[in-house]
Amino acid sequence: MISRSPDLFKFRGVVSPRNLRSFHHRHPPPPPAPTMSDLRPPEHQVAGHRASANKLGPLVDGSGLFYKPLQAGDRGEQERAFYEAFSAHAAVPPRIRDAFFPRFHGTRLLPTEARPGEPHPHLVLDDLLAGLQAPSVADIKIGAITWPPSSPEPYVAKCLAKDRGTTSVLLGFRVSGVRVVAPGGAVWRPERPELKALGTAGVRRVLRRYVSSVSGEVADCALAAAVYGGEGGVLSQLRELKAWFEEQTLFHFYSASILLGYDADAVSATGAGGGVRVKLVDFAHVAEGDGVIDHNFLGGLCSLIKFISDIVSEAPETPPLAP
Ligand SMILES: O=P(O)(O)O[C@@H]1[C@@H](OP(=O)(O)O)[C@H](OP(=O)(O)O)[C@H](O)[C@H](OP(=O)(O)O)[C@H]1OP(=O)(O)O
Ligand SMILES: Nc1ncnc2c1ncn2[C@@H]1O[C@H](COP(=O)(O)OP(=O)(O)O)[C@@H](O)[C@H]1O
Repeated sequence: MISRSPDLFKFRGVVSPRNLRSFHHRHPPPPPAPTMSDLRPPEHQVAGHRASANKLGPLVDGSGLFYKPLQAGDRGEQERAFYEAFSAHAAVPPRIRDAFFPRFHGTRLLPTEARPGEPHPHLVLDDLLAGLQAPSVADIKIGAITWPPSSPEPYVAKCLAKDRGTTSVLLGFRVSGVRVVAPGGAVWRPERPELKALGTAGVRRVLRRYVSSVSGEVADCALAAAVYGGEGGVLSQLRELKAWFEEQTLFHFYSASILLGYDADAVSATGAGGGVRVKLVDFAHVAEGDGVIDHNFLGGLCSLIKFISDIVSEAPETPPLAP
């Protein structure tokens, strides 16, 4: 039997009335449901399942919310159960919840193009890229293995093949999606097969290109100091997240991603990286931690930190300002 049921997250004695009151205080009811004409696939989505005429996928309506359809099988319920447990869990430091996770506003039935006349339940989350004028985004799937140990064999085999075929097994992470906006607005967005084929050198190249101000093949790393380094930059946020993962034994985040986001226009114009976002997404395969640290996620996180800190050490210290 698969143990990935929503019961997994009925943690013993953690949801007290006080927690729930604080949960509801932090999670006021969302505004009225959007209609089909308000909803569209997010322009800056870089990985995962995409909404189309015959497939469910995330939607946005410009209100600062991100609607992720509950996925088929037990996966959608599993992700909902994670958000519910995590949002009210007394042992999760509020700073970690607020800094690194999208806020969860419950679920909502929404009309979709893929299933006309059949509203589908969606998780209502904060849109993590809201407010960025020119978002440069990277989705980095963390962990050498991406399947919870309780998964059925065919699923393990499918994931293992992907983990071995990409850099997951070797590096403890893989780049699942990326878009980089150059000054002037040109967007570099490699296709999925190109990303899947990356080896170690390719991953390093993509992580350098993510903080480069040129649109050609050359990576100048001009924005590395502002985006990756410095106070509030990616590295300092990843290190704060790592400190929590060194302690937390509540959850094991299989197949979750770190989503990086920054405003390419703002960073190029000011040379400062204020507002760089480091968030976790995709919790359809989270398992209970059972008092054991999430060494799979932690290992991948350490590896990513090393890649990024190497780029910062090699990069120019002060980024050139846009003319
Ligand atoms: O559906 P597929 O085969 O495209 O695989 C999805 C992956 O796409 P890709 O490896 O790029 O082809 C997809 O990968 P990305 O997020 O796009 O890297 C996810 O791994 C997804 O799993 P889940 O959303 O975590 O449950 C994967 O879904 P499942 O394989 O778990 O259904
Ligand atoms: N809360 C969010 N805000 C903004 N973008 C998001 C959010 N969650 C996910 N995304 C975008 O959607 C993509 C897929 O999300 P994910 O949860 O991984 O879906 P899937 O389960 O289909 O893989 C991410 O790579 C990111 O671009």
